[in-house]
Amino acid sequence: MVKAKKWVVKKYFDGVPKKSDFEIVEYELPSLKDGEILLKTEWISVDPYLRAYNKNLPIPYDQFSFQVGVVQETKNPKYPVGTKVVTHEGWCDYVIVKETQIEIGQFPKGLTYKLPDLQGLSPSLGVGAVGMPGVTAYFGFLELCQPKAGETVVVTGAAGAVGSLVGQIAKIKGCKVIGFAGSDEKCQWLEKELGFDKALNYKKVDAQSALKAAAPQGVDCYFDNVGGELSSVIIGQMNIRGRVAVCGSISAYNDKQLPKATILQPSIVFKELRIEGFIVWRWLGRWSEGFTQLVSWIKSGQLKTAEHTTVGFDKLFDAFIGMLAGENTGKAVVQV
Ligand SMILES: NC(=O)C1=CN([C@@H]2O[C@H](COP(=O)(O)OP(=O)(O)OC[C@H]3O[C@@H](n4cnc5c(N)ncnc54)[C@H](OP(=O)(O)O)[C@@H]3O)[C@@H](O)[C@H]2O)C=CC1
Ligand SMILES: CCCCCCC/C=C/C=O
Repeated sequence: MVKAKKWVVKKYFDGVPKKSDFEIVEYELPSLKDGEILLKTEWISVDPYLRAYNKNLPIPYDQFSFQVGVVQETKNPKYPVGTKVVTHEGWCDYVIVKETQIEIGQFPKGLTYKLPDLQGLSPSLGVGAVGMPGVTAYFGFLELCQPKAGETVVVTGAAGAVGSLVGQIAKIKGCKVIGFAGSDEKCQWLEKELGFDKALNYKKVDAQSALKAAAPQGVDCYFDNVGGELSSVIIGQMNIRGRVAVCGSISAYNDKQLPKATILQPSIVFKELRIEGFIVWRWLGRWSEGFTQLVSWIKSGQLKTAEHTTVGFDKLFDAFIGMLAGENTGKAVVQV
């Protein structure tokens, strides 16, 4: 019998999540049935959607998220012992799963697939740049923004998992890239290491005038990770037929009431903007295509990845709260 541990959400979050909203539960796993595999978790992801989807599920619920595990025991010949596997089973140290595909449109439970061929890169990328955040950047940006060489792209949450990839993909496509992030160190990293043309600390600058100075010719594409007034300012400086990919609104995830921001309709109408929200599982059938391209860009040095690693299963909550507070540069991951 294997003893397993999991984090269970027992109370809905009220503002910033509290450790007392969770409980660590220990339990014994049953024997494997045909088709099943036992995974030992190696890497667990902490992401903003864990906060955003909190009220969508009945409590108590097992904290969902992506993880990379290794097969310890198997009753599925497709998954021999030692195979690395990505699942959406969440904050648990051992888990029994079957290979499954979610149905698009449902809340994602039960997604299990073999870790893509990372050509020697760290398996942790399976929950980051070659995982859900990677394909969010890849498909969300390329499909919805349709960037063209020479265009000006703005990305918020620019030093995070998704934003840092979006900005670099925009550079690969020949665009001018401006990022907004929450510290001077992050901005320096974006400009000096990742090749952003300009990075602005949204906590310090006047966004309206700083963006005007950085993009006097206006903005063609905006990848929106944060929402709120910053997004209204950026959308207000877009060019005719600009494209906005609305990926998230982390600036408001912990707010008890949705904040007010400047209305967008005048810009949308007079600039004929296209603004589209998305959830990355829209492209689930094409994730492997995205993974192949992302690995190739990383291996060729065109795409740099950074990780903010916390060590220890017991530290999952701290890693989660730290990510929401902006402690991470690149992808926030937990090594179990
Ligand atoms: N639509 C989809 O399918 C998906 C959407 N998402 C969304 O993409 C966005 C980025 O996710 P991800 O890259 O995983 O996370 P990040 O790695 O970017 O981590 C979250 C970051 O958000 C920033 N942040 C926190 N509070 C605020 C605030 N009040 N205003 C502005 N920024 C803030 C912090 O950086 P800083 O120091 O810069 O403040 C923090 O590091 C989120 O909105 C998420 O919900 C992610 C995956 C899929
Ligand atoms: C197949 C599982 C996909 C999880 C998608 C997470 C989407 C995040 C949305 C907002 O943050």
